[in-house]
Amino acid sequence: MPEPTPDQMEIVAGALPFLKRYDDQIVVVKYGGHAMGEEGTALRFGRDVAFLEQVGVNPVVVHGGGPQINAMLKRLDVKSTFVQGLRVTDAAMLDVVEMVLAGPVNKQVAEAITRAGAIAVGISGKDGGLIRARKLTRTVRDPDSRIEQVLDLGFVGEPESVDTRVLRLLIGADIVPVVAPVGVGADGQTYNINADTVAGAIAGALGAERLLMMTDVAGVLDRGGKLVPEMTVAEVQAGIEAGWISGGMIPKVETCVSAVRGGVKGAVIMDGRVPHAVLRELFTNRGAGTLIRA
Ligand SMILES: Nc1ncnc2c1ncn2[C@@H]1O[C@H](COP(=O)(O)OP(=O)(O)O)[C@@H](O)[C@H]1O
Ligand SMILES: CC(=O)N[C@@H](CCC(=O)OP(=O)(O)O)C(=O)O
Repeated sequence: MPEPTPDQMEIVAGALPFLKRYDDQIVVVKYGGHAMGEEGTALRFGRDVAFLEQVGVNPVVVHGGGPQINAMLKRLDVKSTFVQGLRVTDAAMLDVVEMVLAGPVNKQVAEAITRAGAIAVGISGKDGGLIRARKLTRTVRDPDSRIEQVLDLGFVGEPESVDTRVLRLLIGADIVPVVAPVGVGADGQTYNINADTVAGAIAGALGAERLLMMTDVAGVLDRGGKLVPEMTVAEVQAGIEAGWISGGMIPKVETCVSAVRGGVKGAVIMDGRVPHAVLRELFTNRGAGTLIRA
């Protein structure tokens, strides 16, 4: 097992009060495709997750892989479109999405954690009946005619229910579950699900102590571009209505809000590229990113 880095040691030295708080608690970490960056970032992330496991926290990782899917589509010369931050997914696209997410990305993340000294097992939401999904329906309202239009995003799904048995088995055996955001419908249809949504659903179903959303911005930024360290659910809603929370940040904050409403103690949006971001958030007073509380 690799020696802890000086940074890790410094965080550990001040971590004792926090270790008690998180002892045996579940922390769900959403590791976004943008946060993965190059190989070095994934290895550092793996070391931090393995470290959590070693100090008695139960990490569960849900990963994304949007940029990795895009890279594969480029190689295949296939175009992709997004509506409200979600990839329109026809049958051929679904094959590529599942191949990339449940294949190399899932295995790379699990391997990085295992190489750092913990045991991680990569599964998709289809394994062990983990994520029962249904087709996602989205509507848009034309601002002029105010007519509502139903969008067809193809095989884009949303979690209908989460069966946590396979996760609890792995956690109970001190194995870190690494989940690819793919689900299956009652009829056996596979669905592509936004990874933020999957992380929120799993955190809620497990009653996680914390949900950490690792992206490639510092957190929620105010109109002046300054990090907002803490927000209530009401402040999040006001920010969306006022328009300064927009685009890809909307599903993220919405996921945090529903996780917090569903009983998760706190949800944080943070920059996964910052070294030891997970440890800084959990084990220091300064925290990192934006904490969303009930
Ligand atoms: N108030 C805000 N604070 C921070 N980012 C915001 C805000 N409003 C919109 N965004 C956008 O949301 C993006 C993060 O979402 P996204 O790209 O979907 O992340 P990921 O790929 O990690 O899931 C940021 O890069 C930024 O462009
Ligand atoms: C429906 C939908 O959009 N699914 C996403 C799943 C991956 C994902 O969410 O990856 P990031 O977290 O890296 O963005 C996609 O196809 O890209």
